[in-house]
Amino acid sequence: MNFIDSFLGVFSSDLAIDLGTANTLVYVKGKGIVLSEPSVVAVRTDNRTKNRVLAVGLEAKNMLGRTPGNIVAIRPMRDGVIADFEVTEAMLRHFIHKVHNRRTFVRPRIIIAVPSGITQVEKRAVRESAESAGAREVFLIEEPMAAAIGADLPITEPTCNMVVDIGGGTTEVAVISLAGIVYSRSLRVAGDKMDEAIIQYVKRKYNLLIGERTAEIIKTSIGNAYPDPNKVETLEVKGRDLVTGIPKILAIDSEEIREAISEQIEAIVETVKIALEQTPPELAADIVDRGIVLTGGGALLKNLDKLLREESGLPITVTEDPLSTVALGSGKTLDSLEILKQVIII
Ligand SMILES: Nc1ncnc2c1ncn2[C@@H]1O[C@H](COP(=O)(O)OP(=O)(O)OP(=O)(O)O)[C@@H](O)[C@H]1O
Repeated sequence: MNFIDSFLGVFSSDLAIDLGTANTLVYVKGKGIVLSEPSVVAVRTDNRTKNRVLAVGLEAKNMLGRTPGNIVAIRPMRDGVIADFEVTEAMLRHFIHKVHNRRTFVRPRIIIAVPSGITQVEKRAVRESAESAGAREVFLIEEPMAAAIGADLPITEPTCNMVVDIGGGTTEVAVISLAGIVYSRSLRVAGDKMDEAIIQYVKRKYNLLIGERTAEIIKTSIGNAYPDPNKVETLEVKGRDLVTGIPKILAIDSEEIREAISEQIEAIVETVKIALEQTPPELAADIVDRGIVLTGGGALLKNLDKLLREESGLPITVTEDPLSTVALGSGKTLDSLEILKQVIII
């Protein structure tokens, strides 16, 4: 790279980050989404060395539940917010350096998507962790607003858009009109709680202990929100028998998994119904015409759109790439100062 390229690089270094409970995505201005990795960090916790980071992202996720005593694989974000400040900062620093090819002199301006229900203290934690990780300036955008922009909804028009974003830690339901959030509700029930419910179900019913990773695989492969009598799927699950202590394999079917996660699904449906009840009548009329946009990794749960359609009687659309919609929307605001000014939060 010549001097002019690297000089220009400094000025095109602005980033948008979807700092998610499950996944972190980074959008570089002018390039699009360049990084998508699990929000996991593996740390060595010797007494001599202070928490040394061993791996970040996919490499660290593969270590979850498989580490020896002195190494822990940590998910520093819980329920959509920072649970471990130091590790979140290390993770952000790693991702920022990675997308900038480790040019440490680059101090980007960063826009970060956060859940709509977060407190001032939580906002400050996000801001400070990005600043300590090398950001020159940090802007925050609410996840449902970013999702609406990412889904190409006409957010600046006086018409109503309803977005439901189901992530790892939070489900965000928001009603958007004239570039503002008219109503929002953030529920701390989403993909992670479904995984936990699967672990508990398998333990209770079969005395089999399975890990977080296995539970997620079960959910994404045979999990569903609405019965499909013609298509009951089965999966072989490996875990440890709690009675004998010996590893065991058993077959589990999609009906059982729907039952296991039913409480979480009900909570999500209920939150959507409450949002519909609370929406002012003129805007509710728009929702009848335009329907609800579903996004976030949870939108990929089989037949969730079908269930919501039945429960609400409204048209339901799933965005093109639900896992990237928030990052894409946050990134688009970098390209338009006009939109950026309207949607950033303090
Ligand atoms: N095919 C699928 N079926 C069901 N769930 C899925 C599927 N694919 C991914 N998920 C779930 O989606 C969640 C991750 O979604 P996403 O990346 O949008 O969340 P996030 O942005 O990291 O979380 P948050 O918004 O809560 O901070 C995980 O719980 C994951 O298990």
